[in-house]
Amino acid sequence: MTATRGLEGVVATTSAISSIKDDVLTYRGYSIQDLTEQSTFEETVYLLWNGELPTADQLASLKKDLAENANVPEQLFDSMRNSPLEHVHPMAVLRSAISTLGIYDPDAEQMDKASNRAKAIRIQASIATIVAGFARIRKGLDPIAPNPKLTFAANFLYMLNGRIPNNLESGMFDKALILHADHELNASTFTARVCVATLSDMYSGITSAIGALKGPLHGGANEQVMRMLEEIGSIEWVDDYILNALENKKKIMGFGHRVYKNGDPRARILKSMARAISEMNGDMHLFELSQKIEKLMKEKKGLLPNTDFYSATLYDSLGIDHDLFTPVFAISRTSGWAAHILEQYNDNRLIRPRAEYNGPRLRRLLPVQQR
Ligand SMILES: CC(=O)SCCNC(=O)CCNC(=O)[C@H](O)C(C)(C)COP(=O)(O)OP(=O)(O)OC[C@H]1O[C@@H](n2cnc3c(N)ncnc32)[C@H](O)[C@@H]1OP(=O)(O)O
Ligand SMILES: O=C([O-])CC(=O)C(=O)O
Repeated sequence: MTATRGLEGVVATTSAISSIKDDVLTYRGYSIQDLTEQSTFEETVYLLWNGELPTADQLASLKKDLAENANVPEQLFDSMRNSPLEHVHPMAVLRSAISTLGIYDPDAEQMDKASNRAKAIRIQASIATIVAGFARIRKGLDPIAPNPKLTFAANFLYMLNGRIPNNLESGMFDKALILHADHELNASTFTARVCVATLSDMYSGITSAIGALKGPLHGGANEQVMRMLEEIGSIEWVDDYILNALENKKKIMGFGHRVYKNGDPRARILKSMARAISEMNGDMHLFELSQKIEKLMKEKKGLLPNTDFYSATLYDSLGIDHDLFTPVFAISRTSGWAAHILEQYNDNRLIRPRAEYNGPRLRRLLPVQQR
């Protein structure tokens, strides 16, 4: 038995949900380029869960289900109010909130197809309300009730800011949600599948996935990118900062990828949206800073931006607090996690690999008095 570090290149399952081939990302066979140009997040959610794009009636029915499930138990907000607001990270709150949501679901332990589908809808609908609600609670404000007339993307921005976003803002956010929805067997999706392959419930699967997404080598990188942009501050400091970090063997957040070696196709779309919204806001500072870092990273390391790099500028331009960037990622990725969990249940086998033991060989045990 030989271990492969970080399971690089190991094919751990079959899946019909998303594919990365020749640097093209598809969901159920549709390219993300087409999905962002011609569909909405709700259509993408339907696609991920059902394998086909919805008809108008199917889409209306999903939207209705999402709207009807968007209110969360008030106890969730109460427990947020009682949390140590001065230091708690929103991803830690989200991790606990999804777990708590399961406590209030009388069908949490039901494992039939209809119950699991209902749970997917419930979690997908609630997660936006939870993130937006916490963002307001920590500022001493009351959560805003979801508006069933708005799209999923517009409703989140509305619950967050108390203002209905314009079409450009909600359209860009909708595309960002599509781009982050699924990504083959990334670390958090793998975590979710390992969890539910024990036949644990969907709340457990998504809670564990949130824990995996939180780390800075995965979804947590988008917040770290913003932190780096703030630390650099001015375009003239880019060279010093990046060269110094590379010399000290530090990872530059938002660059590199386990699978893409010629660039992440999502990053290209996010870059063009980051440029467009910066132009619209009349503030190119973060975008230009980011472009300079991109150029330098390519020159010095041959590394290209991943999805977390330009999403930072986009989210900042949409007025989203920096520590909410990863929770926003989780809102979108819930659709992919749920699709993978449903797929795993559908043809389940326990996921239990082996470890190549490299500790001491069999040793003679001495009683405590003789050690
Ligand atoms: C949504 C997502 O999860 S996208 C990824 C988000 N994460 C980040 O942006 C964090 C920064 N990037 C990284 O840490 C990595 O590129 C990862 C985690 C994404 C991929 O990691 P791996 O496939 O394991 O590559 P690994 O970390 O082994 O890197 C390979 C080499 O490239 C270097 N490298 C990779 N990424 C970076 C980076 N961002 N900055 C500097 N050097 C890097 C490594 O130092 C290593 O160099 P070495 O061979 O000289 O030691
Ligand atoms: O696939 C990965 O390893 C990480 C990633 O880009 C994602 O989860 O979107």
